[in-house]
Amino acid sequence: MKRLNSQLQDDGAPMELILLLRTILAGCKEISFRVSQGALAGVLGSTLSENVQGETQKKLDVISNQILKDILSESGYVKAISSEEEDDVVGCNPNGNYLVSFDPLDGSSNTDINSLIGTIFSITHAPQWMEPDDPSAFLQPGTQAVAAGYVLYGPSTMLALTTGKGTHIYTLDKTHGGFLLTTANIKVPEQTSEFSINASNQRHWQPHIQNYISDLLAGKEGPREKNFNMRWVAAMVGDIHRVLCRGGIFMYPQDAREPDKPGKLRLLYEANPMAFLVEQAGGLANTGDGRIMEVMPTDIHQRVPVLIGSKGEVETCLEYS
Ligand SMILES: O=P(O)(O)OC[C@H]1O[C@](O)(COP(=O)(O)O)[C@@H](O)[C@@H]1O
Ligand SMILES: [Mg+2]
Ligand SMILES: [Mg+2]
Repeated sequence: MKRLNSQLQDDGAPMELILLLRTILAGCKEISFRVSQGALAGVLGSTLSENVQGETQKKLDVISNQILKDILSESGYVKAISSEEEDDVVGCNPNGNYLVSFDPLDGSSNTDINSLIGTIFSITHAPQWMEPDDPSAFLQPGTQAVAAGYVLYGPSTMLALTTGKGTHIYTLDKTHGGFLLTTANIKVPEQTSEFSINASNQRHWQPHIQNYISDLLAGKEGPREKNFNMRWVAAMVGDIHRVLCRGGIFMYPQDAREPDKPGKLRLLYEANPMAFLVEQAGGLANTGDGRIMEVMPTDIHQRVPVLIGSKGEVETCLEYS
């Protein structure tokens, strides 16, 4: 089976980017090991602190963040990082050529039930003019990314990665420690009969989302004239992995609970990297009001509504607005 390095070279990735990706993945392998040790490694449960977004931090959130922060700061390739678990941008090497945004552990609420979790990341070039602790360089649309991916800590540890030449899926071979290519150029089926939304928020949705979901639920007897199935992993990384593997539409729409927060998911280190991966696999990624990757960020922890998945289904959903 083909190795990661070899696929990245075939896709024309520059050597420094390959080395940076390998650095991130070395951190993810360490996280994967800690996750697999679970209670034996004392990594389950919550800390006593909250992150900048007011969410209780799990021990694994903090450990994963520290692992990635340390390895990236010491690598020399990175000028600065932004992370879900860091209030502000963290300056690294003033001469580093890249910026990395990451969600060190996505699906935190799944940690204590031994369910799917992952790490999501996105990489852009670091501008020459940038001071290492200046957040403004992170405020670029997702179209500026040079690579994005996630590592899913599931029954097997898998990597989905794009450098803009398709999306490839790799599986961690724990016997020798390398990521091996298991699906090249994955394609999201254009049509689907599977949707993914947290239905407990239904009463807060906007009317057009209510109408769209109720037509899906009406199945064969409704206007769509076919039955739909529903899945919710409670970790975007798990839901998007399923969408990449067999299609579907994953939604976290804007709702009326907190008008100043348009949606739950974060643009820089959740929505944008997933949008890049899914678009490179032939799917669509929209806020309901335009392409996710074209949103101009105003804050490193900015939230956006997301509709991501099979092209035909995202288009149908957009027709309701
Ligand atoms: O509480 P809900 O509505 O199920 O939210 C689930 C969503 O929240 C998230 O867990 C947020 O990510 P974090 O665990 O990184 O905070 C998404 O991965 C997931 O899609
Ligand atoms: Mg997350
Ligand atoms: Mg997280």
